[in-house]
Amino acid sequence: MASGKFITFEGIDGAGKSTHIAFVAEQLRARGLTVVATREPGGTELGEKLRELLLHQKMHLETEALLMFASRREHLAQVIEPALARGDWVISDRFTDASFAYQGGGRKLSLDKLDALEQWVHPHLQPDLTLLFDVPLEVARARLDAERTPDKFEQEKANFFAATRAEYLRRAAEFPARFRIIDSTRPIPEIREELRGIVAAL
Ligand SMILES: Nc1ncnc2c1ncn2[C@@H]1O[C@H](COP(=O)(O)OP(=O)(O)OP(=O)(O)O)[C@@H](O)[C@H]1O
Ligand SMILES: Cc1cn([C@H]2C[C@H](O)[C@@H](COP(=O)(O)O)O2)c(=O)[nH]c1=O
Repeated sequence: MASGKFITFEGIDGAGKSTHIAFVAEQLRARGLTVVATREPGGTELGEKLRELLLHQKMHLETEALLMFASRREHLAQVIEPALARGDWVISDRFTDASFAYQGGGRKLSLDKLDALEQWVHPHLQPDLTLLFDVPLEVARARLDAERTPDKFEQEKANFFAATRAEYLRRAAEFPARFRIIDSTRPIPEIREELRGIVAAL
């Protein structure tokens, strides 16, 4: 059986990543592949309950990091690992890079603690490809402003998102074979053309 791949979408809130998930899934399905599209935090019944808490309840930053990884553990066990074992492709709207970017970069939780959680929860699995949708903070903020009531993270100040974006870019530089940085300031059709090329090469 052909083996499936694991693709993650990342970026600061409002960068535009979710806009492109259905398009990438469609490209893969057109090749006859079975695609599971999912998200974090969430992706399971328990994970979606944790998501509600994580996005709306104030908590200690370590509690936040632990709950992100608790949601991820369940997601891996119930959704991601079984899908990959079947040979399906998995697209996740965020994964562990988001914990490094938000809890590590944004909230300043020690990266050693996040490394330890990653080693505990998924010591061997890494995404095959991470698409990092990158935009300056003002662009992301303007896109969010046009949207719904902001959640706990979306209410954070500019310096939080500057640190979050910087940590995403640092990780992209640390793992260049896995990351593709997408300039998400461009018009949607232009981004889709780039994504079409990236997906075709997988
Ligand atoms: N390239 C683009 N140009 C202009 N507007 C865009 C672009 N990409 C997305 N948008 C718009 O920006 C808003 C946020 O996009 P989207 O929901 O995809 O962002 P996101 O990165 O997934 O955010 P979040 O993580 O907060 O869910 C939406 O209204 C979307 O239509
Ligand atoms: C996985 C993960 C997510 N977050 C944050 C990032 C976003 O602000 C929200 C999720 O909202 P989205 O609209 O679905 O992108 O959660 C985080 O802080 N840490 C994580 O590990």
